[in-house]
Amino acid sequence: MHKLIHVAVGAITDGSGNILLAKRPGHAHQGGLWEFPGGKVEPNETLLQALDRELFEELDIRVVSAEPVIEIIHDYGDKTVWLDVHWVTAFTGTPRGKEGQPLRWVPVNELPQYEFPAANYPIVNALTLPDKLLITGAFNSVDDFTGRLEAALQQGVKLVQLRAHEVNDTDYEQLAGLASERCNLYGARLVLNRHNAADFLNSIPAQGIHLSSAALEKAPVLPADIIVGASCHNQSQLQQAAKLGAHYATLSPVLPTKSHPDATPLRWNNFVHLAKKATLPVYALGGMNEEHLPPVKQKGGQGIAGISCWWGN
Ligand SMILES: Nc1nc2c([nH]c(=O)n2[C@H]2C[C@H](O)[C@@H](COP(=O)(O)OP(=O)(O)OP(=O)(O)O)O2)c(=O)[nH]1
Repeated sequence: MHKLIHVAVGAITDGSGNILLAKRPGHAHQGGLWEFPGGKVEPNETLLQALDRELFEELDIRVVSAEPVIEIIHDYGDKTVWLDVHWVTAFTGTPRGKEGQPLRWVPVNELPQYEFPAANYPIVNALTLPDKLLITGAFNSVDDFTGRLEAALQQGVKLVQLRAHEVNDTDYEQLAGLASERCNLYGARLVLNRHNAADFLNSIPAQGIHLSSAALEKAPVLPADIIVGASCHNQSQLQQAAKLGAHYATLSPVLPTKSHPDATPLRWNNFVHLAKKATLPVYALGGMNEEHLPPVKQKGGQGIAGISCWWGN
């Protein structure tokens, strides 16, 4: 690997769901592609100092507040970049392309339509995925299932993984249909966790699939244009998920959890270490509750995933 080039990158938001993109000059590395504004961290500069300086030099704005999104290390062959990405949630000034670069405010959900340098695709996934991932748990009846799901959606869950290994395919399809309707109502996305999940996408308008760690290790060819998540428990599974092009991973168990009482928890320091090294967004799973969300995001995790925190007991 070449020497790492540390780059401060800003996902600048306007408070209305848009993110600012700039076009890289044609002659530059990765020229002609869209980028999130930023630039190299100088020696003796902190990341946030570099971000503020770069955005002032390029856009004439000053950073007021910034929160970590994700860190991506990518080897382009001719150089290796370490993109350290922060949401810029408040700034002073009005962005203008001081270097003549075209700028465009883009709704977050339209980011996947833009052509970026290869390192940016996991960043786009991190920016477009939410911070709470519900995994469905046990239920007594279909009404109980929909009631629990609705309660979770009312708590702001925007990504739901339908996991119901105890039911047969017919019942799974029924639950998936109901879950899809409810998720649509709340603007949430649904991913199906089932050995034959991709087959259900023919009949159920879900947005993606979620692979178990066993399915991940069989190195499946991932369908295009859907969200793909993967259950990971260690670094090699995270690497495999990223290599296959998964959009996100869950990493578990972070803390002791009722659903997997025999598993040895990773604990926070290992979660942080592995999530930082991963080149895809990582949700902390296992023993999570809403209080864990701010520290997880502060340390560069995508958010929290869980059953009991939103599904009830
Ligand atoms: N700013 C930015 N750089 C990115 C993104 N994606 C990506 O691969 N890169 C790469 C391209 C470059 O190799 C490196 C950033 O270098 P740069 O050329 O923008 O840095 P700089 O503003 O300090 O430029 P310079 O003074 O060296 O001309 O990171 C992105 O979204 N934003």
